[in-house]
Amino acid sequence: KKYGTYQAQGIAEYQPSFPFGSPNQKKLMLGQVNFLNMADEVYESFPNEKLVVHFQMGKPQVVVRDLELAKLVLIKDFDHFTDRRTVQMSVETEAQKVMSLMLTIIKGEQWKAMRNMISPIFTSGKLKAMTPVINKIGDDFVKHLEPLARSGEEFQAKDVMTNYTTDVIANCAFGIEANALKDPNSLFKRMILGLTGGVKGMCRVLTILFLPPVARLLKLSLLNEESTDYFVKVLKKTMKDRRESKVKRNDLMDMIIEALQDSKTNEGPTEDDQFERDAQVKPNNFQSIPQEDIEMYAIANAFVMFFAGFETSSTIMAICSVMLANHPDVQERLLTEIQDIIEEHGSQHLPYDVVQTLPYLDMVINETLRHYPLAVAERECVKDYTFPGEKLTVTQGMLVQVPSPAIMMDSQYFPNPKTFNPENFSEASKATRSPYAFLAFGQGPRNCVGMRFALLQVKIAMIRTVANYQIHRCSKTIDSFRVSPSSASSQPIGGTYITVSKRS
Ligand code: HEM
Repeated sequence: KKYGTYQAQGIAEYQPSFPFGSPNQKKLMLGQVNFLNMADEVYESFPNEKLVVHFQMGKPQVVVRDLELAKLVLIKDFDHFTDRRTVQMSVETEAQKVMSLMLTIIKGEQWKAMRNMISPIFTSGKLKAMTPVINKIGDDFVKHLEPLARSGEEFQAKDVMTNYTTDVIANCAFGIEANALKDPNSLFKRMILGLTGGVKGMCRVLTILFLPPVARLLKLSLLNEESTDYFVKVLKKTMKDRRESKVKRNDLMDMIIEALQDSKTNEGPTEDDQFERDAQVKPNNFQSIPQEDIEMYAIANAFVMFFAGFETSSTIMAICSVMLANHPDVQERLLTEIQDIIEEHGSQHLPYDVVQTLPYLDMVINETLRHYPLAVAERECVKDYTFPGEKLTVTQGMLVQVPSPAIMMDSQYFPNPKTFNPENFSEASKATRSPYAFLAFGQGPRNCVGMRFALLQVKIAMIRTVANYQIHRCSKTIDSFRVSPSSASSQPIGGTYITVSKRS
C-alpha cells in the first residue's frame, strides 16, 4: 500500500514492485549485489535529487544523496539517528548474548554510555604504547614474505595480511600470541576466518536482516557460533588469569576492563581534528555498568574490536598492495618517502609519531579506502525527523543510508573517480571539497572507533612491505575491484594476487 505514497508527495521513489520492493533490494536478496553496494544504484539513478526513497519489500528506506543532509543525519541531528539497523537475532546461548552486546549493535543510551567509555582507549598516548608490539610483529611479517619472494610464487595478499592482523590484534587486544604468521593453520586463525563464514555466512546475515521471523525460528546468530564461542572462552580465561596474577599488559583488554570499572563519562575530544570533534557523544542519563555485568560487557567489547578490526584492516592492506603492483610509479614515490625515515630510525623500531608524518603514505591509504570502502553509514531513525527545506519526514524505525561507496566514486568530489590517484588526498585537493565526502570510516559519533589503531597497523605493514620488497603484478592480478556479492566479509571478485621480490 505504501508504494507510490512518497512519489505522490513529490519525493523521488525508486520503482518499487511486489514482492522485493525496489530493483536494488531485489538484487541484494537474490545475491546479485553485495550489501555494501546496495544503495549505489539508487544514488546513480537520481543525479538531481537530494533524497530518494527505496523499498526493502514493504519497508521504505531513505538514501541521502546530499552531503549537507548527510551531515545532519550523521552529526548535527544525530539524536534522531543514534542507532544502526536492528538485528533481531536469538540471544539464548552465551555466544549469542556476547554478540548482542557488541558496540556495533547496541542502541540508544546503552550505546552512548559504552561508546563514551571505550573511545579514550584509542588516544595517541595509548597507541604509542602499543607501537613496539606492532613493530615486533612487523619483523615476523617481513620474514613471512621471504620464501614467497624467493620462489616468486603468485599468492593472495589477503592471506598474508590476515596472518599479520590476526597476530597484531590478538596481541594488542588480548595479549595472546596467535602465531598466525608462524603457523598459518593455527586454530586461532581458523576460528577467526570462520567468524563471518563465506557464502553460508552471507545467507545467515541476509536471513537475519530480511526475514527476521525465519531467523528467530532457526535461532540464527549474526556470526558463526562455534568461532564466537571459542573467542568467548579465550577471553574469559584471559580475564581470569589477569585477575588472579594481577599482571597488567596495558593492552586493549586491560583498558576496556579499566574503562568499565571506572564507569565514568569522559569529557571532550581525545584528538583535535574534525573527525574527533564530530564524534563526541554525551550520555543523557549515564549509568555505570553493574559490577556483576562488567565481565560480559568487557568480553563483548574486546571481541568486537577483534571482529571489526582484523578483516577490515587486512582487506585494505591487500587491496593497497595490489594497487601498488598496478601503479609502479606510486610504489616508487612511496619508497622514496619511506627510505628517508628508515635511514633515520631503522625499520624495526618505527616510533608512533614518525609513522604519522608520512603524507604520501596517508594519501595512498586514503585513496585505497576510497576505491574499496568496507561499510555503508546506515542509521535507524529513533525520533521522527523532517529534513529542513525538504518534504520528507523520516519516521521512527525507518532506515537512512549515506551510500559511502557511491559518494566516494562521484566525480563532483573526486575527478576521474575510477582512476587510482593518491593526489586526490593532497592538501590542495582536500581543500576543494567537503571533508564529509570521504566516508571510509563513517562520520559523527557513530564513526569507526578503531580508526587510529587501524591506520597504525596498516601503515606499519605497508612501510615494512615496501621497504623490503618490490610488489609486482602477476598473471592473476586484477585491474579493478568489485565486491563479491556472496562475500559476507566484502572480499573482491578475483582475489588479491601479487608476487614480491626482495629489494637489494
Ligand atoms: C581499515 C580498517 C577499518 C575500516 C575501513 C573501518 C571502517 C568502519 C566503518 C565505515 C564503520 C561504520 C561507521 C559509521 O557507521 O559511521 C566502522 C565502525 C566500527 N569500527 Fe571500524 N574500520 C576499520 C578498522 C577497525 C578496527 C581496527 C577496529 C577496532 C580495533 C574497528 C572498530 C569499529 C567499531 C567498534 C565500530 C562500531 C562503532 C560504533 O558503533 O560506535 N574498526 N568501522
